[in-house]
Amino acid sequence: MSPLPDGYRLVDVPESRKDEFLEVDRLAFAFDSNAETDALVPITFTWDRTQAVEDPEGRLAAVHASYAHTMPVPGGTIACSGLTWVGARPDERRRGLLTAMIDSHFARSLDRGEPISALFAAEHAIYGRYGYGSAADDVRVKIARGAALRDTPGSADLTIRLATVDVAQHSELVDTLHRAAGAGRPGWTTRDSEAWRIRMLVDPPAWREGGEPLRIATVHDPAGAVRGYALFRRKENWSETGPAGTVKVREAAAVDAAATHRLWSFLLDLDLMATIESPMLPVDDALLHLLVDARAVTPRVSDNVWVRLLDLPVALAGRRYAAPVDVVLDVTDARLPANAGRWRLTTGDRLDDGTYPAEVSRTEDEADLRLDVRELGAAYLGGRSLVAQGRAGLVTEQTPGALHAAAVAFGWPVAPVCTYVW
Ligand SMILES: CC(=O)SCCNC(=O)CCNC(=O)[C@H](O)C(C)(C)COP(=O)(O)OP(=O)(O)OC[C@H]1O[C@@H](n2cnc3c(N)ncnc32)[C@H](O)[C@@H]1OP(=O)(O)O
Repeated sequence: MSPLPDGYRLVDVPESRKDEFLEVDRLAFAFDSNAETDALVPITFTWDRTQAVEDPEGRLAAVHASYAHTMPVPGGTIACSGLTWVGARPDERRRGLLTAMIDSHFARSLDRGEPISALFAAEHAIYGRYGYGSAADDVRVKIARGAALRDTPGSADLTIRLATVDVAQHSELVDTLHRAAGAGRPGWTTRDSEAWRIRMLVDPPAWREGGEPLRIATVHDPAGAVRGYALFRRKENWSETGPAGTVKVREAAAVDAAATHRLWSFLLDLDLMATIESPMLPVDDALLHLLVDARAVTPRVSDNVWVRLLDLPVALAGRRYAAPVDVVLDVTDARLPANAGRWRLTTGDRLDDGTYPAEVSRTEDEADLRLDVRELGAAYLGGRSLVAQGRAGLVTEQTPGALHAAAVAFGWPVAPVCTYVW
């Protein structure tokens, strides 16, 4: 364990210390809240997965929590400890408190049998040092009203209904459609608690920034089944030349191409609006393929989920591979030495869905590839090429051809993403 300053110690945080815990994060993230917002927004973490560093006077100096996620990975799911709510008081930073909390988070996650951890990084530079690799990107686009979409069979048969979001009425519907829309996509973490299902729909007035209350558009087929939704709010604006409002989409998901087409056709043609801002989309989202003029959008690509392999052999055997491979990986891992050294990853017989399971075991054989656990984490969801990381000098090839073969096997045809920050 990394040392703490004299007199500081790691402590569990019971719910009775909720106000102290939240105050550390308010100070760390520089946000305020009010009673109305606090009453509406549920706490999504649980107190049994919460820890803090206490100073010698018994005051909380730094905090963190984690979620028990079931993380979709290529070809399956794996237990994942989702690190969250990390904060150190500004007057306690750069004294090693985060480092000590990370070591504890790793140990506790391993004790719970969670072979990977994942997170959203507040700042890109924080977590690589701990062996987290940036494993996915998302893209946000700004689109001018009226942008045309390519035709999609069946879209014209679908209808849209608009409502103001009502948590009790819509949370189950949104959850069901979100799960269906993300099936088979690595990283697509679902909302596995009631608190999270509510959290996705809450709409405190303080969050509206002058916009309307949160609305929901749902896509219905002729039989009445709902096949997609968008959570969004409009904000009116008037320029010298006329209406110039903005549609801000919080989340949009649809179960098939026709529903995607119908949903975005509606969002892209709302009266008095000039610009539509998308939520975090996967970089291969169907919308990007449907736009007639993809150059008309302004994209912003950013890092999405970061992944840390905690139990390397279990994690690597816990996903499927896109091609057969037999490779010896020589891995460095400064924080979890049990992962360091040489591992042979060998795929088994091709499965009916065209993917390959793998076995991972210790070996004394010569290495084919050398890399740090951070780069393995980046490649884990299939969204970052090992060849690309090799070209950046982050993966070195010892056996000619091994890098290409491993990159193809680790790659995945569906880009990873998580649609909401946790
Ligand atoms: C998953 C999530 O919850 S992401 C949210 C992260 N939280 C925030 O961004 C809130 C604001 N920031 C903070 O609360 C704190 O600065 C933290 C939590 C990011 C860092 O806490 P600290 O206790 O200061 O970190 P600690 O002292 O252990 O630093 C360890 C190392 O990381 C580096 N580091 C810490 N934060 C950052 C950063 N934001 N950018 C770059 N490097 C950083 C330190 O310089 C130090 O490097 P060194 O070992 O080479 O000296």
